[in-house]
Amino acid sequence: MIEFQHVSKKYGTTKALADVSLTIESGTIYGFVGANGAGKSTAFSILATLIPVSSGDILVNGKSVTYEAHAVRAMIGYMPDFFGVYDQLKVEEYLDFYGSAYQLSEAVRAKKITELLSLVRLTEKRFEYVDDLSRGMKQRLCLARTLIHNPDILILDEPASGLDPRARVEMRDILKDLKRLGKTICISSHILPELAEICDEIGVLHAGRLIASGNIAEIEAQLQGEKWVTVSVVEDEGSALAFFANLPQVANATQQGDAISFVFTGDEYAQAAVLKQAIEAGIRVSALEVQKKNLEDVFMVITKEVAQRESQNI
Ligand SMILES: Nc1ncnc2c1ncn2[C@@H]1O[C@H](COP(=O)(O)OP(=O)(O)OP(=O)(O)O)[C@@H](O)[C@H]1O
Repeated sequence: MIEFQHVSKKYGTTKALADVSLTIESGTIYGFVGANGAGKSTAFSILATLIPVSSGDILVNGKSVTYEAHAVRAMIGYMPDFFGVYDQLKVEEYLDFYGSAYQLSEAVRAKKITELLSLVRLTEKRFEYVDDLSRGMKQRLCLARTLIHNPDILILDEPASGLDPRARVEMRDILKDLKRLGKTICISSHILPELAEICDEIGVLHAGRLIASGNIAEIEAQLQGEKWVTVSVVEDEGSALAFFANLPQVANATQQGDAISFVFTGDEYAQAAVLKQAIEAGIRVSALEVQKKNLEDVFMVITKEVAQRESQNI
C-alpha cells in the first residue's frame, strides 16, 4: 500500500505539490492525470525517493520515503518520463548491466532477462542493438529494466507518451499482465481515456493539488445525473445565456454564436420543465442537444473550474 500523507513540494516559489493525500491499495493500478506542469512527475520523483518532500511524507508498505529510502527503493521500479538507453549495447547486455547493478548473480540475470523479454514482447530482439529499436520497443525495454529486481511497485511516468496507437495498445496489454502478476502500478498521463481503461482508480492533479480521486466507476456514477446541454436560439443570444446561467440546475454556461452550452443536473422531466420555462420567457429555442458527460469532459470541466476560481482568487 502507498500512502501520500499531506505531501507538499516547493521549487522556490513554485508550489509543485500542495497537501496531496491519497492511498493506493496493493495490486491495483492508480493513474495520475493532469495537464503539463500539474505535478505528476514531481509526485513520482518523490515516491521514487529521488527528490525530498517540502512537507508531509509518503509511506510505501509502511516505509517512509524520507527516512527509509533504501527500503523503499528495494520495493519500487521507476520509469521516468525521459530516459536514456545505452545505444552501443545490445538488448541483452543492457538488461544484464542493470541486473549487475542490483547485484543479481549471472545465472539469475540470464533467467530474469529471458522472462522479462518475453513479458515485454522483445524476445526476438535479444541480440539486437538498442539503437536499432523503435521508440515503442525502447520504452518496453526501459520497462523491463525497471522490473529487473522484481519490485512489487512500479512507478511509470507517462509510459505511453510519444507512442503510436499500436504501441500504446501493446504497452497497455503489458501493464494488464503486470497487474495479473500482482504488481501495484502508479502511472501518469495527460490523456484521461488512456488511463480510464486500465486504472482501478485515478487522481486528477491540477496545479499541484489533487482535485478528484477515486474509483473510476464511482466517479462516472457521480456524473450520471449531469449532462452537457446545448440550446440553439434564433435571436437574442445574450438574454438566453443570462436566462440559462441563472438556473440552479445549470453550471458552466457559455455562449458560442447561436449556441448556449451548459452542464445540467436533472432528469428528463427537469429538462422538459426548463425548456418550457425558457419558451415562456420568450427565448426562441430552435434546437436542443443533450450529451452524457464522459471522463474526459469531467477532467476538462474540473480543471477549468479550478483555474477559473484561482484566477478570481476565490
Ligand atoms: N526542478 C525544478 N525546478 C523548478 N521548478 C520545477 C522543477 N521541476 C518541476 N518544476 C515545476 O513544478 C511544477 C510541476 O511540474 P511537474 O514536472 O511535476 O509536472 P507534470 O505534471 O509532470 O508535467 P509534465 O506532464 O509536463 O511532465 C511545474 O510548474 C514545473 O515548472
